Amino acid sequence: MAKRIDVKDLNVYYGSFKAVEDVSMTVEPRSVTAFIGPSGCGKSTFLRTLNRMHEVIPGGRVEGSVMLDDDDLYSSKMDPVNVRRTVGMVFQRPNPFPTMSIFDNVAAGMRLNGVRNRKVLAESVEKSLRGANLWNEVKDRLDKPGAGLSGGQQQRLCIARAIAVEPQVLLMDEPCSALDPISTLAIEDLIGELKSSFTIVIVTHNMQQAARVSDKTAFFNLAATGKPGRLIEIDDTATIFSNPTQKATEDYISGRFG
Ligand SMILES: Nc1ncnc2c1ncn2[C@@H]1O[C@H](COP(=O)(O)OP(=O)(O)OP(=O)(O)O)[C@@H](O)[C@H]1O
Repeated sequence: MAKRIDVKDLNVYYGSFKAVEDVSMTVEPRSVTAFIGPSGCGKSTFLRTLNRMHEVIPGGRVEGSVMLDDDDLYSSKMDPVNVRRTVGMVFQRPNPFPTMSIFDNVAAGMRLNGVRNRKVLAESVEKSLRGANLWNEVKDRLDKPGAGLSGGQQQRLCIARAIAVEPQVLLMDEPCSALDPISTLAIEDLIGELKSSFTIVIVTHNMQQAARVSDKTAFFNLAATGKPGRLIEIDDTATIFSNPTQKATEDYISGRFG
């Protein structure tokens, strides 16, 4: 199920502003890749190109290619809605549908896909909530609003909602930045479990988190404000944190800038 992502020569624009320049990288299936780098270097922008969310922004466009196994995400034959079904996303702030119950939050994507059978929905909701390590905490109140959960529970609900439609890739944009340390650890453990089924890419400002959860780390940087962000290097996480090739990476991870 999990797919390989192959990015080649990608430039990303907001109107005439080139925000990210010339990125090529491969993300292996069933692995976790972390994007790190100083604010404004284009981590989130680049992440959003991996499921065509970038083009939802007015003026947003890309040059280059993003392949998901053998499928070119930006080919004219590709339906962006399908792309976003295949490549799910979890955002910085937990964003459950506020008026929906816990059950309906998780079932929403499946219902959009046309699943109506109550038993099928119930089984998938349970499986997804179990997958997100939330089932035991919510199984007795599935009909209560998702907005009534704690922040960490809401984020796990959003992860359950994302995995319920069985994506092949899961993109996470700073999924723990609004969470306390205990909830953060719960999400990090969960990421470790999810990678047996999904290809995971996570943007994080927290270098310890990158070191804890990821197999590969990609360091992005920008030469100056207003210049495009670039991928400086991507390697095994242990290598990036102990023996990076580039001086800029070493300076960043040792806290000399950023
Ligand atoms: N909607 C937008 N319209 C125009 N420019 C944008 C938009 N979103 C981001 N940018 C610009 O694109 C560049 C990259 O921003 P992006 O948010 O991707 O960086 P980032 O590395 O994720 O930053 P941070 O770590 O602060 O979240 C920045 O110069 C930013 O101002």
